[in-house]
Amino acid sequence: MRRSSTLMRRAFGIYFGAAPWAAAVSIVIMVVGGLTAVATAWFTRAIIDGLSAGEKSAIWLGVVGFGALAIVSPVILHVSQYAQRDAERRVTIRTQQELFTAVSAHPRLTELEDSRFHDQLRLAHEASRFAPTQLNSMILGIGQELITIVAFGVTLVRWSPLVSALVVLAVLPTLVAQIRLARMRGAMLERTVPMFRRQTFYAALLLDMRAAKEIRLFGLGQFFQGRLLRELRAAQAQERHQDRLALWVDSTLAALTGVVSLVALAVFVARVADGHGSVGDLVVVIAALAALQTSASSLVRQIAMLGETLIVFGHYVDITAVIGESRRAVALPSAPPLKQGLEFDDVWFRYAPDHDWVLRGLTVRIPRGSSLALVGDNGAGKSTVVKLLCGFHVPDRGVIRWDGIDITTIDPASLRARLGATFQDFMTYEFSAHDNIAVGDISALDDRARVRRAAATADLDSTLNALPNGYDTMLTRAFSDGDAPGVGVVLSGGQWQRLALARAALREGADMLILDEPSSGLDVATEHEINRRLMALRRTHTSLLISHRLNTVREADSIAVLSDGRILEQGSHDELMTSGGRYAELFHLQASGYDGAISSRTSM
Ligand SMILES: Nc1ncnc2c1ncn2[C@@H]1O[C@H](COP(=O)(O)OP(=O)(O)OP(=O)(O)O)[C@@H](O)[C@H]1O
Repeated sequence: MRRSSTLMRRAFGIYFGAAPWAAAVSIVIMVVGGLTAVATAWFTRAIIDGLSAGEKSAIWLGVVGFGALAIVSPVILHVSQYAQRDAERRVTIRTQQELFTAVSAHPRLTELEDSRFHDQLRLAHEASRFAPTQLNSMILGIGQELITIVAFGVTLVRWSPLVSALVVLAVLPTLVAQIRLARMRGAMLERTVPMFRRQTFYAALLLDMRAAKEIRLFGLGQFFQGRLLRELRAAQAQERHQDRLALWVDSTLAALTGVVSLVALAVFVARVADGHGSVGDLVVVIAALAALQTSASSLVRQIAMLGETLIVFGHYVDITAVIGESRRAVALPSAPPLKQGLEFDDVWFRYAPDHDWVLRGLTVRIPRGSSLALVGDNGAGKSTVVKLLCGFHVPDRGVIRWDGIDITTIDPASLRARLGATFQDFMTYEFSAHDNIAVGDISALDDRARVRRAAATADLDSTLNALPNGYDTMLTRAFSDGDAPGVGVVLSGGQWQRLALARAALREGADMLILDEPSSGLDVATEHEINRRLMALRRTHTSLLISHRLNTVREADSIAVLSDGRILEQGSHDELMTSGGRYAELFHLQASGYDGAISSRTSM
């Protein structure tokens, strides 16, 4: 009960905050709307009884009143619909802002990698679009129905308190059943969320340009479509089951209320036939019974829907609670400029308690101004090191120190602002070339010169300049920029990689440069050229470089081989080659590939 009232307060807070005038209008409409049916019945009675008794003033009162209602009611209806739609738009802006602020407020990736979080997020997203407005209309709708019920109830009670009580009591079983049905529906919504989420995933996949080639080459269209439909059918089966149950319960209870109304009507008609009351009174009683039945069932339905909507809205409130928490949280100190260096001290990490350890006591140091290259087999944990350094995950044991300060005790955003990074799975945004680079540091959004400098570092300036609209060319063919439709360009894999490097290079003042597989897609000449430029960049930065191409790491101040979650060996290229360990073995293996190719060519 307390949770429900908290949720209601929150919904009203959002609604009244976003659309105060619509809220005021809806309250007025609730009162007027609630009394309209009663007024109609009484004006009808005045006309009928006026005609029977030949009282002209009563007839005219009824006619004028009736006419006024006939004019005012539709106007009220239209004003109310306008107010409702406008409120929905304003509420949506507010809730979308809150929801995505909440999603970004999670400083780590842990929540985003949790499927339950995504299920909850989907429900929260749905609730964000309709729940506050709907909850408000439901409460007002309930208020309106109550006004109608009380107004007609008073009329009926004057005739027969017993029959009136019977009419009201007949609603109770429906109320109980509807509340239970609403709870079941709320639970069903939670159960079907993963199915609808997977269905949306397959739908997005079938429309995704990046997936389009494999889908066609491997003939996956029907296969994915089949999976999409399977999820949809499974979710719909649950909905159908719920709807059938509701149909059965609703029909039975509606029939029961109908019988009660029939009995009540028979009683009242018999009384008028016995001379107790006028024909006009009977008209009011018939209208009262009809309205009571309609209003009571609408009231019950709205109370039940209120429960269901509150369940869904609860997810929105839970997800957005993080905004309040982060506002209340004591602000962490900012990361200072790096003066001494970065250190991993006996760091242990696994992605979940039931997963294997990825890092098992990693200890490594990068003194300021130096470069560390991390090499190792696939899955050794190199990218995980980057994610921990960026504060996307927190070590289970051990400490990562930025100038001696545990990074979990500093503001993650301030730490990230001191890093320039290229991730192995970098993003390819469907934006212009300029914006694609500028997202690396939003402060460069209006600074073409800076963006071009960064592109030049990645040997990309002339390529981007030569595009149909230069840097303003859209790097996609799925969206146009409006002014120049059809000139979107798709970059090659290596060009995209250079663009990701430019994004990292944009942060000229970054204290540390992180390059995770920066050259895997580059051609040999470009790789050589970019290496030369990146080396110049690395000389002025502290840097962490990850690469499987050992020729790109040999110039690093120190090379560490990561194996089994810890450092197997570390030293300069020459030191490691001399010691003849894993690095030397890998280096010889790669070099022999080139030697083999060269010797087979020369022997041809
Ligand atoms: N988000 C994640 N959730 C669960 N496990 C993960 C996640 N990311 C990586 N892993 C696991 O952690 C291990 C290390 O992965 P990581 O990406 O750090 O390796 P890597 O050394 O960078 O590999 P590669 O050379 O192939 O890029 C792998 O076993 C991988 O399956």
